[in-house]
Amino acid sequence: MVKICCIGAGYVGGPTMAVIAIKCPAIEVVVVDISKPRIDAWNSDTLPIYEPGLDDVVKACRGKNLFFSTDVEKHVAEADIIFVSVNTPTKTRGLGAGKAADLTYWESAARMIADVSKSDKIVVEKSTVPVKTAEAIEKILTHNSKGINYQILSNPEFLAEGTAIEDLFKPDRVLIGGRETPGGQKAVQALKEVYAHWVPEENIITTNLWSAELSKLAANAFLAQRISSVNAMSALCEATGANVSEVSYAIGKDSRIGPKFLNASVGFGGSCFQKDILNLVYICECNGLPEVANYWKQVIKINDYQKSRSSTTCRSPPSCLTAATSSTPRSSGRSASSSTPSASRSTAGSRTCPPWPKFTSSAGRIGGRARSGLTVIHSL
Ligand SMILES: NC(=O)c1ccc[n+]([C@@H]2O[C@H](COP(=O)([O-])OP(=O)(O)OC[C@H]3O[C@@H](n4cnc5c(N)ncnc54)[C@H](O)[C@@H]3O)[C@@H](O)[C@H]2O)c1
Ligand SMILES: O=c1ccn([C@@H]2O[C@H](COP(=O)(O)OP(=O)(O)O[C@H]3O[C@H](CO)[C@@H](O)[C@H](O)[C@H]3O)[C@@H](O)[C@H]2O)c(=O)[nH]1
Repeated sequence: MVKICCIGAGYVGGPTMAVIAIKCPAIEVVVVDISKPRIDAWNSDTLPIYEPGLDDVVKACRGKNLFFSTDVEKHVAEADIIFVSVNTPTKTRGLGAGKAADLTYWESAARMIADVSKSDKIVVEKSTVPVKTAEAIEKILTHNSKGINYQILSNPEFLAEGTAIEDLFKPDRVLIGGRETPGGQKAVQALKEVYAHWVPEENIITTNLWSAELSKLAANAFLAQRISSVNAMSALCEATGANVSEVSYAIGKDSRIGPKFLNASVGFGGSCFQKDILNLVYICECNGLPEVANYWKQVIKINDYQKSRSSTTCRSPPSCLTAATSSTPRSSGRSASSSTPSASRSTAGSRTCPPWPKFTSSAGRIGGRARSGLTVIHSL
């Protein structure tokens, strides 16, 4: 039996592993975390995060081929494939503070893997990391490898909060990057076989390591750029009498542009866009590409501009803020006891800030989107 261990029982690790477990009954999946309360919650009736469909998936396979444990070292030692899905927030101190990704958690996980492993491992980067992270991780793992062969893969996650299970069941694509060596390609194939249990082969993209790592940051940057573009346009709409919803609809009908991610809003929130673009900007700067760095920085600048406009154009800020502060994506998504997406949706609908364009979510992903949008107000 293939054994998978995932380090990090968070928003990505928990749901992703639950879906692998339900789709691959012959694989044993253990999700480990240093946080006992988090693991206790995964083992309880009240999961640490709320996502539509997640409870049913966990209940169907927990105790059969899906386990949650704090015995990190034991399960890492026993695993064939180790996913690392730890948090990679923006650095607050040291070189690159305020921009670069903080890889402390990742490095500590890698050191632990190197310490406890006694057999060959495939180590999968599930966390969002800067391009070339695999090179640094490889050095940590092989520093004193005791003859163990490590293959590092990049397999970034594209799920959005609010639609995690739907996104995992039917991903637009699964991306797997590996070394272009026979060992690297064998590892890519092994991970591909896991996803092939439910993802059509044409939707599993394999690339080199660096392309996979960079594609995750690029995807978020492109998505956020669309939002900043439409938000910038909303300012011009207000100045000219055009209606931003009508403009979005009209341009989204162009099949080359497409209708998604064109909703003007109070600025994007969520846990990833800002940190991932900052990270991208930092990487560009480090690679001597200031023009490219400035280009992506502008996406954040427009977002800040939109956030500041939203606080000044609201005629009745207190009522907007009162409604919004009842829900944030982290708390409503991450705790089953917090408000549900539908509760957040009705809160979003109750905003009364003309002439500010009312946020309207695109069909099918309304929960996550509406809820995430509210955080921006909350954080003002
Ligand atoms: N949240 C999302 O919607 C989303 C989507 C795609 C990608 N990502 C990326 O996935 C990664 C994880 O995000 P998340 O939202 O799941 O984070 P999270 O904060 O919800 O979970 C991370 C978990 O890792 C655990 N952890 C940290 N260091 C550990 C260690 N050494 N050993 C064991 N456990 C450890 C923490 O205790 C925590 O429970 C990040 O890089 C993020 O950018 C997030
Ligand atoms: O037309 C739109 C669509 C979204 N948003 C806002 O954009 C933010 C992000 O929304 P969404 O993408 O739905 O949620 P996230 O959970 O932040 O997911 C993003 O970030 C994840 C973490 O990297 C990626 O995995 C996902 O693919 C990516 O969509 C929210 O504040 C939304 O309100 C808008 O303002 N207008």
